[in-house]
Amino acid sequence: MGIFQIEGGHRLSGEIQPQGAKNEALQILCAVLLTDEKVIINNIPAIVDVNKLINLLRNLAVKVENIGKGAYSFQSDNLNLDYLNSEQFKIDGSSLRGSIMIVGPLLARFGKGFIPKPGGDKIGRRRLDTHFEGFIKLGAKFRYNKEERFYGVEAPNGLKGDFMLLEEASVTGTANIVMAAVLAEGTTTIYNAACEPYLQQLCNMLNSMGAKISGVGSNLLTIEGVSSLKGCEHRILPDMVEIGSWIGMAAMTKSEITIKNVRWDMLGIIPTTFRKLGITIERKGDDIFIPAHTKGYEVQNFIDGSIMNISDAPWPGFTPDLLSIILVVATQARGSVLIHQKMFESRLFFVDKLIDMGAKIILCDPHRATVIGHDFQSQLKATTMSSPDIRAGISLLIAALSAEGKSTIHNIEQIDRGYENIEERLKAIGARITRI
Ligand SMILES: CC(=O)N[C@H]1[C@@H](OP(=O)(O)OP(=O)(O)OC[C@H]2O[C@@H](n3ccc(=O)[nH]c3=O)[C@H](O)[C@@H]2O)O[C@H](CO)[C@@H](O)[C@@H]1O
Ligand SMILES: C=C(OP(=O)(O)O)C(=O)O
Repeated sequence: MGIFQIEGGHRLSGEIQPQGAKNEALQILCAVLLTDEKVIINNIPAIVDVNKLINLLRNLAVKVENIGKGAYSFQSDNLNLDYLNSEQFKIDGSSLRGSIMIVGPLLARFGKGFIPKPGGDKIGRRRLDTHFEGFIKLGAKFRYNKEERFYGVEAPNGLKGDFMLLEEASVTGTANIVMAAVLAEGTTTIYNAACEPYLQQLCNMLNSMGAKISGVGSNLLTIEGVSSLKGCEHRILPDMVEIGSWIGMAAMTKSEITIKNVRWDMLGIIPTTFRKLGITIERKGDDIFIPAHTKGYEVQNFIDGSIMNISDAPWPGFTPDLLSIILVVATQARGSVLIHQKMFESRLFFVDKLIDMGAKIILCDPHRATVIGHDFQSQLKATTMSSPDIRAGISLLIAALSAEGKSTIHNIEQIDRGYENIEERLKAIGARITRI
């Protein structure tokens, strides 16, 4: 397992270009299965989870060509569906969360889709009910092999559009159902659909392939099925979670950083939420400029003077993927804040490591932590730790960069799942970090 050694306490400075969005890339890559024509995708991040999914597509006999930095062409004209019954598929499919989204396209185009229990972050229960209830509504037969934890759906006579009210606005669930419905007969209406920028991008891409989806960006999607889709070219958005990670890193290391070409129009309440911690975020064209917070940053109160509470919610609420970063940044704020992770029950346990480093945090229960900021009156202490998931991993890295002395982070494969070439990009702005 890889290790980062970090010498903290140094200011960073310079420009950062965000990578393409991990969670959008995972959806878009699955959508290439919906047509036998060539699909070109630009701005694909070179991260472990995305590379695993591209490898899975190759094993399915998708023709994959690297045509430039972050640019690939895909053609799914002669797939090897026998791979879905192989031992190799059980290994590939269970190694990341995003693999679940091959099921919808395969079901729509070939009348069957299988998947082993997908992997991804161990951050609490990650049910798949929404996905399969949606497919069943479209007429698929569902089976689950408990011993092998293997899911299957089949619809030899094709899918039929229907109305469905999703039990929860699942991100990958909505993407999966949309990808099945675009080739179903008739009209599908999905209410309580997730509407993250990832999904807006997916729907726009599908429409450019000939799909008929309306309501994009809302929680009510109407999809008129078509008989086939054609090829297209698509560009993945900058990764909003990575952008938030850079904002947090700049504030906590008191660094002046410019984050380039962020697509402000797609960031939702992310900038506002960091501002609630007192962080100055300036808009310069399409860049974000973070000045050096030499005097620290002060948490705002609510209008009635009560303590600030930051929680996650389905889009346009605050993404749960940035809550760990908000939490670590709060440890050096002036003031206190309650962090409420509503969606996942095991995502806050990494605070133990921050407490070891000297942060003042009360873990109230698995979902809530109260952070009493140090206002830089006391630095975090360098330590040795292990990265439990992608976002906790980057949060520990931010803590280590701000702490005096040398820290060691184990299990950095977790960070590599979501952050491209992180140590080289950090070194370029002055961080002292080594991969061992
Ligand atoms: C590959 C990928 O895209 N992963 C993202 C995707 O995971 P994923 O699509 O797996 O997450 P879901 O949206 O299905 O669910 C996330 C969690 O929130 C709960 N939930 C969800 C919706 C809701 O209305 N109420 C509710 O309680 C679910 O039970 C689950 O525990 O979305 C999550 C939520 O933004 C992100 O953390 C993941 O990074
Ligand atoms: C939870 C995440 O990813 P995944 O769903 O792929 O585990 C994440 O990107 O923060």
